Amino acid sequence: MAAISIQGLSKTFPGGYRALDDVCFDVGSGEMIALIGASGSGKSTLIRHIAGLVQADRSELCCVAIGGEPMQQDGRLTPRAKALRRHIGVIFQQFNLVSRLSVMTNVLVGMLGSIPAWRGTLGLFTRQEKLLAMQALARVGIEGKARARAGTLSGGQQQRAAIARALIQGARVLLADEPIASLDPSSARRVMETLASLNREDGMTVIVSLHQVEYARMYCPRTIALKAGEVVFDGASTDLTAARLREIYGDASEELILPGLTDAAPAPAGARAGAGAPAGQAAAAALAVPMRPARHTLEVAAGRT
Ligand SMILES: Nc1ncnc2c1ncn2[C@@H]1O[C@H](COP(=O)(O)OP(=O)(O)OP(=O)(O)O)[C@@H](O)[C@H]1O
Repeated sequence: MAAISIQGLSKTFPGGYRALDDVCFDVGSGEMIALIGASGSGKSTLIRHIAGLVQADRSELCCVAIGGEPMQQDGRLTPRAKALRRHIGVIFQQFNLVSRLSVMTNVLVGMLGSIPAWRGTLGLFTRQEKLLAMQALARVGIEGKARARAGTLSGGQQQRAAIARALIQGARVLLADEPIASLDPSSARRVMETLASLNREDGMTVIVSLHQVEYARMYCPRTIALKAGEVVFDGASTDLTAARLREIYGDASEELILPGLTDAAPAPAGARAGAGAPAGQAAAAALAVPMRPARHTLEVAAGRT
């Protein structure tokens, strides 16, 4: 059964702008997919629909289902939407942490949907819950920052704290909306490695929207490309060469390619379904990415499924 199934999804904003146009695709459980597209192509809008944060245009053909259960249908959220959202972690470009609170507290916020409201309001978390938060922080490699104020962390560390919050929520699907757009290359790689490791080792289904196709080729076996709200490519990331991108986007393809990309397309190295080592190493070399095995084991999500 598909982890995510999207049929006939269109979105027209007030004023008549059609941001998504009859989008259809399925995402298998445990896939890691890149969402690529020039600015304004509809990536964020699509992610927000999958997360159940926005309602699609009314149409009998429209359905967004999570794990086989409709989240929205005919342009309306279903009664199951709230429960289904608990399985979906959403990570945004701007980390969405509360700067003045500790990293630990920010991560524990991920539990608010599963504990009594009064405890959440008073910030009363059990020892076990705090232990899970520490495990989640260890999983993303920043357990040493648990007591620091979130605002003092680097951008990449804040992004990893946001991933830890999604982990503690018990999410089995991770939607990351341009999670590396504000980061320097080294922090970007660490965040992508973290996402790939959760996908590879824990079977987390991941959709990550990206501005640069090299990261898609490096970490995601499959890429879906959008142009003006339409799916214009859905296939192996390695097939999305610079030439193919130019064919699809014309001059706008330049914003999707790091300078110096050649068409000797490397295979994705980081993720579950595409561990082609030699080609992956070529990609790593192209991006100056240090190839190293993931160090952590996921205790948190495993204990909460
Ligand atoms: N609330 C809204 N009201 C009206 N138009 C909107 C709204 N949200 C998005 N749009 C428009 O829909 C289109 C798609 O926007 P979206 O943010 O999904 O693109 P994107 O691919 O994520 O772009 P970027 O890479 O620049 O973040 C854009 O033209 C945008 O201006």
